[in-house]
Amino acid sequence: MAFHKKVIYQLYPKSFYDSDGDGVGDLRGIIEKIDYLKALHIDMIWFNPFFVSPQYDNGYDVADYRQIDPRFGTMADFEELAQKLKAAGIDIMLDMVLNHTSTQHVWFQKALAGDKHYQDYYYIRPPKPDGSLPTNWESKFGGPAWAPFGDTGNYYLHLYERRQADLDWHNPAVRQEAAAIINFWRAKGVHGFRFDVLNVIGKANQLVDAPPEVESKTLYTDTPIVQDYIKELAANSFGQDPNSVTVGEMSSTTIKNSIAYTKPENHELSMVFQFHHLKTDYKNGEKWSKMPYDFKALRNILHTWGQQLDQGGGWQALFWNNHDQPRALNRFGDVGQYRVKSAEMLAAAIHLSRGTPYIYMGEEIGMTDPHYHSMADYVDVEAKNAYQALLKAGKSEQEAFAIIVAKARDNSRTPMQWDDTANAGFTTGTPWLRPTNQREINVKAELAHGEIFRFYQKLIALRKQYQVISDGSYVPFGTEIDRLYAYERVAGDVHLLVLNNFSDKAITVPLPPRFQHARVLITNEADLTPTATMTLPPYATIALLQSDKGE
Ligand SMILES: O=P(O)(O)OC[C@H]1O[C@H](O[C@H]2O[C@H](CO)[C@@H](O)[C@H](O)[C@H]2O)[C@H](O)[C@@H](O)[C@@H]1O
Repeated sequence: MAFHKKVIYQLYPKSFYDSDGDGVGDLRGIIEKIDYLKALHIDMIWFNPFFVSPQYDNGYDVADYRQIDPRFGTMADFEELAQKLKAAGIDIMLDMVLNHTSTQHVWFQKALAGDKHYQDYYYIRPPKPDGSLPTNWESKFGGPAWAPFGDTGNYYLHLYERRQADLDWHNPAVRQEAAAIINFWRAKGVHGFRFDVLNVIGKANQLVDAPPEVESKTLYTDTPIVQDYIKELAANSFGQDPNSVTVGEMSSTTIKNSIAYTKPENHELSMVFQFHHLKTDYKNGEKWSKMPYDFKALRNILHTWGQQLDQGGGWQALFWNNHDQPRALNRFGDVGQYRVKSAEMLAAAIHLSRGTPYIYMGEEIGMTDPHYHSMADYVDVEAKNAYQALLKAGKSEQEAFAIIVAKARDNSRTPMQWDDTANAGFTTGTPWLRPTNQREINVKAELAHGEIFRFYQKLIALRKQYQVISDGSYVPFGTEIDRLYAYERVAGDVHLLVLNNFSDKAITVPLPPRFQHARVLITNEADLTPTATMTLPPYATIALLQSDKGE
């Protein structure tokens, strides 16, 4: 599969580069930075949504899927960007938010005005006979999942923010609209599509209460009909393009379902995003909590998914960061003495693994969470709701704030740090979200004398060069050694052993004879070479290549 050799860069347009000084990143800003993106040798860019939106959820509340939001530019800007990226050898992946629309979308507005055709696009339900909400479901952003549908006395379903109304995919007209939107962008030369929370589109027609002790999400996540909808969507849109690359964001999914969504013979998706490894610092499974991550749980998830997707013929996206997650360096690495080493180790740990690696903007220069000191610095609706909920649950302001600092989505949404000036070279105006540590971490310094960017360049090149990286099997290694995340990749007679030290202490690793004289493919420690018993310095990574034919 061609996409096995690709590396995808995730770009959050609002925070990448502001060309007009309004404090918000834009498409012309991205055009100005194409040389930077080209230098990294990435194959495709996933853009977070830049469609017309009231921005209550930063663009995940789409009001018009076929227009560029004027905050970001015009369709002419998009076309110029697409053409210039193509010339640079970079494809585009667009973010399709098709589980819900903004309540400002014309479909919802027509539904509100009484148009029956469009009312059937959404889940609009009467209250229960006792006057309570149609079901007891919780919104993922806090509070009930139902809001009053105008003054009709009915309610509409919103699994996310109140102004994100869930579409009813049972309705064939909704599914046709979805395919038509994708085809609109395909006609503009787009080959890549990321589908937001795709595995929750299969809600039942009859919505019922979740029984006590059962989370409502289990009623609508990964239902069997999701696969039918994806197959149909593929057949009517992206599946007609042999060069398409698609990824489904799968909320709380399973390995079994992920294999089904991505097995080539099922004609559904190229790959899935799953999030289990990013929940290993959730206390009792609760996001809005604070806890150091559980290394054993993390390693177990990485191994189980790596090995079982391999055995089942499935494919996954490999990532540590995205626009919803705090920066991985703050969670799994070290933001002090070992920032550079741990950034490189985390990169190697996923780029040499089985799946398609994603780089979230700023990761390639080792960006970390901002240092904010007050709730006034945070803008995300989820963080604001969570802060209030934490106070309501009895946390002190200090405790609640510490949790927001650790978990807020704003952590990864701060502007790209281009230089060490007041606004990090992102804007000449007032940035919509404040950068804080651009003096220490910025592109200019990184390109001048850093090593993380170059390390990423090398990893990207290796994936293209070595089939054992793009297509080899995945076998866990060294699970008895604490803080070691290691795996072997095998393709024919070529073996690759990847060792990663997830700690600030040295660890020793006995090497199997096969690797004791192997070639060092990449490492972040200049003098590290294989020996019968290897000592891995703090946050070291090393990949050893051995071929029976002596490669
Ligand atoms: O944590 P999970 O239940 O496994 O879900 C994964 C992510 O889903 C949501 O993210 C996406 O949809 C949201 C609504 O459109 C949007 O706000 C977000 O930016 C999208 O990426 C959820 O908001 C994330 O927190 C989860 O990580």
